[in-house]
Amino acid sequence: MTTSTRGAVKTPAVLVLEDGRIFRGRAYGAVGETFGEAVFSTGMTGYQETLTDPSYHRQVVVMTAPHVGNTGVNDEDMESKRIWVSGYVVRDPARVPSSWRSRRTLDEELDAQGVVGISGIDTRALTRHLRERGAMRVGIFSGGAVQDDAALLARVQEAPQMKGANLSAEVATTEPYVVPAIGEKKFTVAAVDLGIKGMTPHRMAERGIEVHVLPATATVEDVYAVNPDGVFFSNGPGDPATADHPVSVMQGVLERGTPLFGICFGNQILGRALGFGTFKLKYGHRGINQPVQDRTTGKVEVTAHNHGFAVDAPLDQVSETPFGRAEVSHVCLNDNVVEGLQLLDRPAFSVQYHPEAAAGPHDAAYLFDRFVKLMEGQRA
Ligand SMILES: NC(=O)CC[C@H](N)C(=O)O
Repeated sequence: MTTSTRGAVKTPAVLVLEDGRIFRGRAYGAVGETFGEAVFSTGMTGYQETLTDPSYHRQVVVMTAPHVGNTGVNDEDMESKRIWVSGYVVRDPARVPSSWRSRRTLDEELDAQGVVGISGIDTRALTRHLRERGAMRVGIFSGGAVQDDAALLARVQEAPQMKGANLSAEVATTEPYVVPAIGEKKFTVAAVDLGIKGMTPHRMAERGIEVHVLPATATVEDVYAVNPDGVFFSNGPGDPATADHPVSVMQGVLERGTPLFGICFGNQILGRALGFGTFKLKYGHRGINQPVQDRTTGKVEVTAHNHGFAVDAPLDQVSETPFGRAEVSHVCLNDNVVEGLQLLDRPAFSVQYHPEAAAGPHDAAYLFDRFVKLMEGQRA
């Protein structure tokens, strides 16, 4: 086949980090150039869900698992309608996928969606570099995009930063839509889409919730127009410090005391709505085996993460906020980062990680049940 732009076999490619470190490999997926924030994910499975998670918009994902693409690409595991990562970095891509569900190779899929990648580089060395120096901007160049290294570095250094990026509107739905309850309908939830993953409304639908997914620009009036029993704020890309609009909508929901649940970006927005700050982590949490403790029960769960920012809230004291008392409900056992918040005087809570578990372990599924319980309490 000579018609594809796919660089699979021999086209050289170069990865340039903003601090001048350079890795040389081969093109993977589309040939061309791309820029983004270099981040690493430690998940050994679930690459299809990672690629299609809108929270990865503008990020170049480095896979620490050395062998990627083994199970090809299927038509069932997409978390949204397209791949969102801006670039993809792998050590040793599988050339022959093997799964009864596989429809095409990962290489073909990346090419078809115009996602520039690189393979054949030492992803372990790259990950150690990012862990020591922190997440930073990166460019991948192949084919006609390759120039001398100094010129490429200058272009990487001109690319936009993740800090200060306001990206939800670039990935969220522009039109509201409804995900019907599976079985008997028990509740209606308004879900503000800041970059929602497909599995999230599905997990709610499985519990008898009819989910009205609303654009990121939805107002408090839009939220209450669906007459919700509960309100949900989704995951999403970008810097939570820029999310002023969803913060003010959430404050409107907290004022009314409607049951509220947030995931990831939604947790950061709850943090801000309560008056806490957010900050950028050095290299973030991305993977599917992160240990988190639920401090309300003492139980430890193994969880899926994808976040580069975190909430700055005191771990060991109850905080007084404009919406009553709040506390840190969950904490990451690797580094003590805030992984969840709960209000003590209102029915509202959130987690920084991914209980929808796509991909990842299902330990945190109880959080959707907690949301249902809050809505039941509200009706009683
Ligand atoms: N998955 C998410 O919602 C990520 C939230 C935010 N963009 C972060 O990087 O921390």
